[in-house]
Amino acid sequence: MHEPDYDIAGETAIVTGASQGIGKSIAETLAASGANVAICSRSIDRVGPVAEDINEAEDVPGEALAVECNVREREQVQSFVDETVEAFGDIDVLVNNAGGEFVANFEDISENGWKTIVDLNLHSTVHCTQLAGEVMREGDGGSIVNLSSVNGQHAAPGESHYGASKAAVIRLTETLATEWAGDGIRVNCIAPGLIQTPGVAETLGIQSEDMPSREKTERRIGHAEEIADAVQFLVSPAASFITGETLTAKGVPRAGNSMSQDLGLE
Ligand SMILES: CCCCCCCCC/C=C/C(=O)SCCNC(=O)CCNC(=O)[C@H](O)C(C)(C)COP(=O)(O)OP(=O)(O)OC[C@H]1O[C@@H](n2cnc3c(N)ncnc32)[C@H](O)[C@@H]1OP(=O)(O)O
Ligand SMILES: NC(=O)C1=CN([C@@H]2O[C@H](COP(=O)(O)OP(=O)(O)OC[C@H]3O[C@@H](n4cnc5c(N)ncnc54)[C@H](OP(=O)(O)O)[C@@H]3O)[C@@H](O)[C@H]2O)C=CC1
Repeated sequence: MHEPDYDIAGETAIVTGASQGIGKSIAETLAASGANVAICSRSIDRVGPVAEDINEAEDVPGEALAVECNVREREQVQSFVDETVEAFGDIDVLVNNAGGEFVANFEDISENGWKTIVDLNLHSTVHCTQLAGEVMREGDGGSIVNLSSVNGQHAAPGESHYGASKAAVIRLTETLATEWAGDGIRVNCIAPGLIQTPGVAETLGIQSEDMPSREKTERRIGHAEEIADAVQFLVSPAASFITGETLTAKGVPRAGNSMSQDLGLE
């Protein structure tokens, strides 16, 4: 009988922006599945403890390496990739998770403000994908997952810079999936709806204690683990025939931008 193969034990995964929120949960999930994870954030004081917790957990087979790396800086990304290969020998999985935004109307976004968000969400993904992708293409191929957003799929007020950058990530995903299929590299994207993270708590003031459980099926804010589980599936052999796709994870089969609808913005 056929059984789905979710096994990624022994693989090496890079996860960017893993000091908190969705990236931290992805790192913990992949490590629990047996992958060695190389994780980064702009501060070793923030990302270091995440790696320590993974390495100290007795029931987590994967190892973790923490590196201070601002993914907006290409040279720092190159060092991060080099340190990963030195520590673990290869790169099989890349999760471009680091990203962020501020909410502002288009007319209130300065040139630097626009560039900051496009740099953070799009150009950082380009840096990591080109530099880690080089290792993957010279090796045995692998799997890349990019974090987009429902704001990259559907418009919302105050999200012009973020939405444009996250929409570009979707098209980059689709294009690379065609270009790198011959190298044995699958490239997919996840578009989350509203997920409870420290970044969202800061932006919207939603606190963790307000969180409904995963079992609840009616409309609710999502858990970081629900995105991590989707990443684990996409990078596993069970998803071997899936590439160039954007998996929307928003908890409700509703057309349009679930996030801005729930926030009462449209
Ligand atoms: C769906 C419906 C909606 C509701 C949507 C609700 C959100 C839910 C979806 C969540 C998506 C997420 O990604 S949640 C994750 C959120 N987490 C993060 O964003 C964490 C990472 N964030 C950051 O590092 C910062 O917030 C970020 C601004 C992006 C980068 O910081 P930096 O220190 O590099 O940049 P700064 O120097 O502070 O600012 C750079 C420029 O941006 C401008 N800038 C900064 N904040 C600004 C602001 N609020 N309004 C205008 N302009 C701003 C500054 O004035 C600067 O321009 P000048 O003055 O011209 O120089
Ligand atoms: N939460 C949500 O509702 C949604 C989130 N997303 C996307 O999911 C991803 C994760 O979001 P979320 O977990 O909420 O975000 P958080 O703000 O909670 O966490 C962001 C993480 O990225 C790191 N980071 C930020 N900037 C950089 C940088 N320049 N270089 C390296 N690391 C960086 C932060 O670490 P540090 O500060 O230590 O550098 C932190 O670990 C983002 O791409 C976001 O756009 C998409 C849709 C919805």
